[in-house]
Amino acid sequence: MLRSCAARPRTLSALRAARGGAPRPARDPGPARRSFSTEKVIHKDHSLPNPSWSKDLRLLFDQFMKKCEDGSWKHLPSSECKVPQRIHSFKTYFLDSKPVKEDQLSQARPFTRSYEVGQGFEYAMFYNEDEKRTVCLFQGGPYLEGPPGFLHGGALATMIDTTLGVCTISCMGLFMTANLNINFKSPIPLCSVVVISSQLDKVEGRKVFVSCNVRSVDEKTLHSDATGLFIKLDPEKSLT
Ligand SMILES: CCCCCC/C=C\CCCCCCCC(=O)SCCNC(=O)CCNC(=O)[C@H](O)C(C)(C)COP(=O)(O)OP(=O)(O)OC[C@H]1O[C@@H](n2cnc3c(N)ncnc32)[C@H](O)[C@@H]1OP(=O)(O)O
Repeated sequence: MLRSCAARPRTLSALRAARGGAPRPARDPGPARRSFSTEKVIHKDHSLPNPSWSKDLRLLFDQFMKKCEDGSWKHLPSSECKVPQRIHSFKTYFLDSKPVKEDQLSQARPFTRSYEVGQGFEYAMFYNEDEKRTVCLFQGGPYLEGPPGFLHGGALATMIDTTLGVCTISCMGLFMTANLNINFKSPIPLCSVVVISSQLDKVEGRKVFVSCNVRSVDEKTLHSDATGLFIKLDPEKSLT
């Protein structure tokens, strides 16, 4: 059963504190040991079916969940994990970075999860580790309109960036988009479902080259193709 995470302890430290135990003291493990936070966050998974999902999206989701049964594919949960937690994790890695002021954090949230259910980005992602591929099943809601009746190109760019980013991060760790090239070949009707299929093509030092295509559910229409360059973040360099 899905439960809202509001008013519930979100991290192991918060759980300890709620039970009367002392929170674990923060300490710097040193540059070689710093990593993305491993604290378990309790949150709602937005990448599971909801009433706004069309029949196409549900069918595709079920097909991919079936592919997960033998372990070759993994469903990637998508949390409403608030940015403070993400920034905290980011800061653990980049101790000098000050991306936003503390008092602005309470309003921050992941861009693709910032719309009401069904109005914006509805999607689920699946990852195949052996093939270094990530697939995103995406339904763009009515608030993402560009040309009348069609999806905004920037909304598609967002989902392409996110899919390529997840593909890179799943395979390789902390990266940022340095370059994104998108060919828009055929407009996407608003509220329809598309499949974004991405793959890791090449790794050169800190540079990771990824690519994807965006197709209709019946695979007959190629809506877009894109390439991306992601750069592994260097903990010795400040981001700001
Ligand atoms: C991202 C972490 C999120 C954590 C949370 C995870 C949760 C969910 C995942 C969701 C996925 C979301 C994905 C969304 C990703 C984004 O939108 S990121 C935001 C947009 N991107 C940025 O703001 C990046 C801004 N740029 C930078 O910060 C820096 O330029 C950089 C970090 C990309 C690289 O800087 P630096 O580390 O100093 O590297 P350099 O020394 O400059 O370059 C290294 C090599 O790369 C080559 N290079 C760099 N940029 C480019 C480019 N634009 N085009 C081509 N090549 C580039 C550069 O030449 C160097 O090459 P050589 O080593 O000399 O061969």
